[in-house]
Amino acid sequence: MKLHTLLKVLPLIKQPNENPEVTDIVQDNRKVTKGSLFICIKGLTVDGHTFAKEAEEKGAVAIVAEYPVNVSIPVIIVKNTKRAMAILADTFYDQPTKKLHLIGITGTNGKTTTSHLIDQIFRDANKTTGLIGTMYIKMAEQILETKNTTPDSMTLQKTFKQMVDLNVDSAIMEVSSHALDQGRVYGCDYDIAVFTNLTQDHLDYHHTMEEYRRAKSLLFSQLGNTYDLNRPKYAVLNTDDPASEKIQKETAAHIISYGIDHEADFYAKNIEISAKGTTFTLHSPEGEHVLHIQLIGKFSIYNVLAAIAAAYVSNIPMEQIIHSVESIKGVAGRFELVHGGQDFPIIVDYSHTPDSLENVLKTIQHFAKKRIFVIVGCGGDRDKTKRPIMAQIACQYASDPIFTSDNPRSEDPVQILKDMEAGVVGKNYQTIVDRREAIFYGIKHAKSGDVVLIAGKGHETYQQIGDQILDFDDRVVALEAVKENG
Ligand SMILES: CC(=O)N[C@H]1[C@@H](OP(=O)(O)OP(=O)(O)OC[C@H]2O[C@@H](n3ccc(=O)[nH]c3=O)[C@H](O)[C@@H]2O)O[C@H](CO)[C@@H](O)[C@@H]1O[C@H](C)C(=O)N[C@@H](C)C(=O)N[C@H](CCC(=O)O)C(=O)O
Ligand SMILES: Nc1ncnc2c1ncn2[C@@H]1O[C@H](COP(=O)(O)OP(=O)(O)OP(=O)(O)O)[C@@H](O)[C@H]1O
Ligand SMILES: N[C@H](CCC[C@H](N)C(=O)O)C(=O)O
Ligand SMILES: [Mg+2]
Repeated sequence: MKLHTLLKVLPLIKQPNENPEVTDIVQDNRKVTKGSLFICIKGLTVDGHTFAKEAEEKGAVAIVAEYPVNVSIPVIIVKNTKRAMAILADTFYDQPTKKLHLIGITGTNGKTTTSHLIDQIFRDANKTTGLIGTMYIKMAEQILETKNTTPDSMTLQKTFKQMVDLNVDSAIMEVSSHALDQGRVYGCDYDIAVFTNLTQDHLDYHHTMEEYRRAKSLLFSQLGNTYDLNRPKYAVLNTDDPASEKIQKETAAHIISYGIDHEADFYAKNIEISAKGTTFTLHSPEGEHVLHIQLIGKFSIYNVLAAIAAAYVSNIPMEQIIHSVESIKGVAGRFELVHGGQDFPIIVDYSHTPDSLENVLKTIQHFAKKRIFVIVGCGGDRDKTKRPIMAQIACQYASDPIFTSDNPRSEDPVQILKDMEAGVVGKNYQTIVDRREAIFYGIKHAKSGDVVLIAGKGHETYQQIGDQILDFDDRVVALEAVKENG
């Protein structure tokens, strides 16, 4: 695409004299190739403007910046390069989200699970889907690794374009609060926005719960503002979460509600939870249905209801939806059972927030006959205020809490454990810094009738200590521990 054609979408800018062909748009000088347009982003760690010269040397044909930089190629000055990047990426890839049925899911917990449920329902209904989230980017049958739950706008639009080229018709994505705050999803034309819940996390970044809620609600306030019969916009909201009330006021989209404690368009009653699955009566615009799902816990019902609502307003028949949700076994690292022949359940779960830890432990209390071991830590370089709360929850609901390291990142693992311990009165817990040793300790002491929960890392296959990324998979380590105890 010619530079002038591309730049037409930016308001109030002066077109440069040169009009080179732009072959790519990049925000990382290490990815610049001949013909790239380089966008300088002022990040939280470094200022991308300092890489402009290197980008030129690698073959960039123009630079988009917030202030002048010392290069001899054209420099286009804009007020906000992050916003410009989203607009340029959307244009460069020919507005791919307009060609997709796009569903965005936000909320503190349940995004990955709900997105996988929707993906499965859609695939069972013979749709070709794309999935973007914490675990990976999946399109048609390809799986790509990701760094962020929601990629930057450039990567995101490029991914959507690839999806369009692969004949994907429906894209389902997790939208993190960081992404909403940083404008990574500007330009995405969502059809459906789903809200799971809002509880404490990421206060290191958002500072207050109100700021965190405001970031989440951007997905809904930016959701269309039209009533187009051919492309209706829906906000799927959890009526049991108080944050939904404000979100509802901030969107012009049709409101579709789901819940358990309050009546809603889609709600569940007569809930029975066991170690094998969950049964409930679904009330929906199609009447009542009794569902037997293989996912466990009240929190799982919320995810299932959100997925059912999103699929239903996407015109998938109810019978088909029910068949799919009943056949889904689970999502990797979410309440995943480790089968090593031991006579007590071992559960690996991605609970790394106070609310998710409490939900999972409450669910385990439904079926644990004797002791509950929980092996749990808190990530470094993340919200420190959740540490004492998670420790207190572990001690409240489990008989045998073992505090250990999650991903300490740049922080001192021992200090993270001290931050956790500050939340506990008395000492009914152990601290074992080494996660492997902690898992081995819990499994060695568990007996028939007990349950072992290994929380916080779920599907992760690494542990980040300092700058080192080491191979580490809770499921594999648990199996090794079971084997050793033979
Ligand atoms: C706090 C945060 O959100 N940081 C994100 C942010 O990084 P940053 O602002 O520090 O960027 P930076 O490193 O200062 O770089 C600034 C600019 O210089 C460029 N650069 C940088 C270095 C260089 O050598 N050359 C170069 O050109 C960069 O490409 C960038 O354009 O922009 C980067 C590029 O888009 C993101 O990858 C990065 O996510 C980091 C890895 C991160 O840990 N983010 C977490 C907190 C996050 O976003 N999490 C949510 C999920 C949370 C949840 O669901 O629970 C997510 O969506 O992943
Ligand atoms: N609806 C829910 N409400 C509360 N807790 C939940 C819910 N769904 C899942 N959880 C808990 O949260 C954990 C993470 O779930 P999931 O990965 O689906 O959430 P997420 O929002 O994608 O998280 P992340 O922001 O880390 O990507 C699960 O392992 C489970 O313990
Ligand atoms: N998306 C979350 C994942 C946390 C997972 C946990 N294992 C940790 O490392 O803190 C975050 O980046 O805060
Ligand atoms: Mg996720």
